[in-house]
Amino acid sequence: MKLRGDAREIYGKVVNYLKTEAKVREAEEELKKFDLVSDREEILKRQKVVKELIEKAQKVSFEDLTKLSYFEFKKRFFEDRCYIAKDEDEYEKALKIGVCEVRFSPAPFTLLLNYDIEAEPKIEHLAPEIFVVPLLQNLHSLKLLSEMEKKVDGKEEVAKILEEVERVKELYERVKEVEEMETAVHEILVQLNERIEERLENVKIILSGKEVLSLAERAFEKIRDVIEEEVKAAEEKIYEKFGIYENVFTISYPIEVNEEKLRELKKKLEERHAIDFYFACRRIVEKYDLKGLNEKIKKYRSLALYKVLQDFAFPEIGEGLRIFKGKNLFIDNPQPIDYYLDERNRIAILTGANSGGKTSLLELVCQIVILAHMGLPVNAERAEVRVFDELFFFKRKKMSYGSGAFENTIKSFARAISSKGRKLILVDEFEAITEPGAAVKILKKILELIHSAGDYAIVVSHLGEELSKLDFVRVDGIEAVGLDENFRLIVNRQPIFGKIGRSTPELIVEKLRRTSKGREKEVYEKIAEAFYDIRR
Ligand SMILES: Nc1ncnc2c1ncn2[C@@H]1O[C@H](COP(=O)(O)OP(=O)(O)OP(=O)(O)O)[C@@H](O)[C@H]1O
Repeated sequence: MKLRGDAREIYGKVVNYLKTEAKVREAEEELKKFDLVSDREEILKRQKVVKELIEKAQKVSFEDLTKLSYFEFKKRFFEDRCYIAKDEDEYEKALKIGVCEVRFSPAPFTLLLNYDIEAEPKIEHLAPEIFVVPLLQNLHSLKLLSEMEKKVDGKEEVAKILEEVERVKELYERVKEVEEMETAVHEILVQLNERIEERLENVKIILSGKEVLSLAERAFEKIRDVIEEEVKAAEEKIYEKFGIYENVFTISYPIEVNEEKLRELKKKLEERHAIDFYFACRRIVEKYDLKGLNEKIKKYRSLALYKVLQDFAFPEIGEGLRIFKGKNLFIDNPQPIDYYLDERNRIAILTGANSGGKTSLLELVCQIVILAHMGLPVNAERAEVRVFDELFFFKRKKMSYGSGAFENTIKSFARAISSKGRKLILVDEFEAITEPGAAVKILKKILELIHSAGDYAIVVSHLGEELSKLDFVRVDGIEAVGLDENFRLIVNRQPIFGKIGRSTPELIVEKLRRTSKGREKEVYEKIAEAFYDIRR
């Protein structure tokens, strides 16, 4: 279906509404799948798919969908390993992957990778951690994804991955700890020196005269005891954390870290844990497609769009255009509206009170026809939509009185009427752009042409009286039902079919009549008589 005139703007607003309500950016991409079509079979096919997706969406909450966050599989360089290439070609390929050192012969690295890689070097083999670590860092999302897959698709693929990933968690924790070993040891060092300082403040040395001679030696002995005790305690802490006992602190004051020892220690631990972790990760990567997890996340996050649509109704694709309890998407808490056009009533003139909701009704029809042609459910309790090839919407232009605007509008009409295909033409107050006398004449002709082309149209006009003389036209009215206790208009936004809507001026006169006195009241009464059906 082609969009003409202001229908394109309404389309943009409908898409925007759905995007905003869905709250996730994936909805925008998902919506791109639903271009407008004028093929009944295609619409029905899409409806079937969308119905299934809505059923899936109903099984999960908005909150859970938005909490699903993507895994960040980011490339990084691993200093601890080296890939040994067997020839130039492999060398180039491995170098291009760019995650570790590449050589032709072994060198002192923790991990030497050349064995059992028969095929080309792959990032999954050189650094499988790149795919496993992000899952460990975002276990919450992996758990949520696993639950969602079970709930929505009854599958347990992610559950198996989760199980394996949880199994390597401890190994990962150890690797991480070793990576941060320097910081941890230096933190312990700070505490250690603080404690010693504290304890030495309280060391009291009582000396006899003789003992003064051996003062330095005695004092040092006492201090040494304190230092040794504290260093031992600190080394025990390191053992608890890293499972290795080494003298990494100097017995002096203040105490320092023996950096060389620490490096050795770290290397020893790295070798112990990094290799275990590398192989554990490789086993997982070989068994499962971890990169595909983000695709799954995207799929589930897109369900947010279908959650928005779950309160909409799938229109029947039939012959007429019928809306039952349609709710305008652009109005908060709208009054639901019923409206219809069919083969016997293809053209309707919508009349009635100012600010009664005429433009909003045209918009509502536009929204529903657009959504139906996207293959989506519509914003009504029930609806029937016929297939159109073109949708025209001519909004009333502000400040458009003038020959230029008139010429342009007439040209758009001519284009609309003369184009081929099934059309729905929605026009908002055409007469606003020219003199009322001329407007009636032109509008009558246009309506005749629309009628003889077999097209559908809704035209908002204050010229209902005149236009009702055309026998193929139905005139509907939105009525102000009266005044409330503060003399404000009460409008029933539901049009009454086949009845001209009372316009606002008579209600204003009614208001003035009721609120005035004496001679003035008499004047208003006389004016009120001019309206044929005024209520008293
Ligand atoms: N179904 C509805 N439920 C609640 N509010 C509505 C509904 N339809 C319209 N309104 C509100 O009424 C106001 C006027 O609506 P609208 O502009 O459609 O009236 P109109 O008849 O086209 O007015 P005018 O004659 O001035 O062009 C808007 O602010 C709109 O939000």
